[in-house]
Amino acid sequence: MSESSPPAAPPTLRWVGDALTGSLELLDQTRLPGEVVTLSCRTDEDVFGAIRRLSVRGAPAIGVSAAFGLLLGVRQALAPTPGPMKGDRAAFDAALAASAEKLAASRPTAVNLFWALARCRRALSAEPDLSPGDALVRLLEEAQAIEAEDRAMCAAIGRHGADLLPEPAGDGELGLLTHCNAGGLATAGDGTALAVLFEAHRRATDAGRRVRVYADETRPLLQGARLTAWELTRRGVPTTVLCDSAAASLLATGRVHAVVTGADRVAANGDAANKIGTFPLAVLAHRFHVPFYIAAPTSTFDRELASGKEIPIEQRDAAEVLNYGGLRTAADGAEAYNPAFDVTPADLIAALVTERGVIPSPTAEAVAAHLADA
Ligand SMILES: CSC[C@H]1O[C@H](OP(=O)(O)O)[C@H](O)[C@@H]1O
Repeated sequence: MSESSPPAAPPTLRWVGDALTGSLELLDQTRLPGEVVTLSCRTDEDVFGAIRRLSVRGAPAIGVSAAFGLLLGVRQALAPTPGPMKGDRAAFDAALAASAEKLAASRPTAVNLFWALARCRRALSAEPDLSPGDALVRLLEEAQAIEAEDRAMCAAIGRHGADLLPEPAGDGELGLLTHCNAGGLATAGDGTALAVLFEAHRRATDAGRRVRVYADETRPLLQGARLTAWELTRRGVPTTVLCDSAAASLLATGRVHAVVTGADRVAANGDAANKIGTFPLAVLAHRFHVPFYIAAPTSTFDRELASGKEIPIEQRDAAEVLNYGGLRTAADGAEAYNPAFDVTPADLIAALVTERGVIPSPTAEAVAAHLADA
């Protein structure tokens, strides 16, 4: 390790051990960037709480964690103390349903949570004759498959997205703007939007060109300033943090050649929910004729919702807006409006980028064609 490189950090999430005795280890993102603290989850309550308070966050990471949380919930019900699973398969299936219902209530917007829970339940329903012990092992296999697939999706999204990015004239610096954190901390791999940015930086560096990422701080929880800037600087990507309200001024300078964000749920017509502040960024990108790209795996697409109007938007605690760092910043008596996400209409999105490729100028027909055999 060279002198300048930072100390290695634990992965965003990691299952340690076997199905009967293992635990889900989560990097606690509420403590970053100042502290690297790992949470050891041994119950579905532990995972529910980690998702709810954003110790683990980001649509894909929430989905993967919930899949492991399901295993912990069933094990807790049928083997509360270390030892063989008790009860029959009917008891296993009842515990599985109860744990899934509990975990599904942690956060409402990121569709990966519900997608992962449903996928695990389908996998077990397909093998009704497994004993509780073997069914628990099967559950671990499915959670680990979801984790491995997400890692591969991130890499593919990075390649497809980087292919879209423009090259500035001459030896100009490629400026890329992002919002919130759609990086390795939000996934099981290198991220979605950040996978594109990391790949763009790698290609530019290999070609002797320069890239700079502009990261919105992303109020109120500062995922951009705390998490995106942490990921990028650790990988040597030139990074500039800005107030969300400075994005228009930055775009007016012409230094930004593309905007790339993640998503938490993409509706069937291509409308996309993402961190609050994404929609105005898309409007600004349109105003300044800068392409606005959204990177998301197909596991973030919700074909059951016709448009973004139907996407449930999480309303979070007013204290996140009224306070910061444990101190009250807003005047006493003031109330707060704190939706965690907004919806960007498809007509403001230059392209959706998935692990399967690119959906330019997304429409319901184009999205359906892209997902046809997914
Ligand atoms: C790759 S999904 C990342 C996505 O999730 C974030 O929301 P939160 O931090 O509340 O989980 C944000 O919308 C990111 O774009």
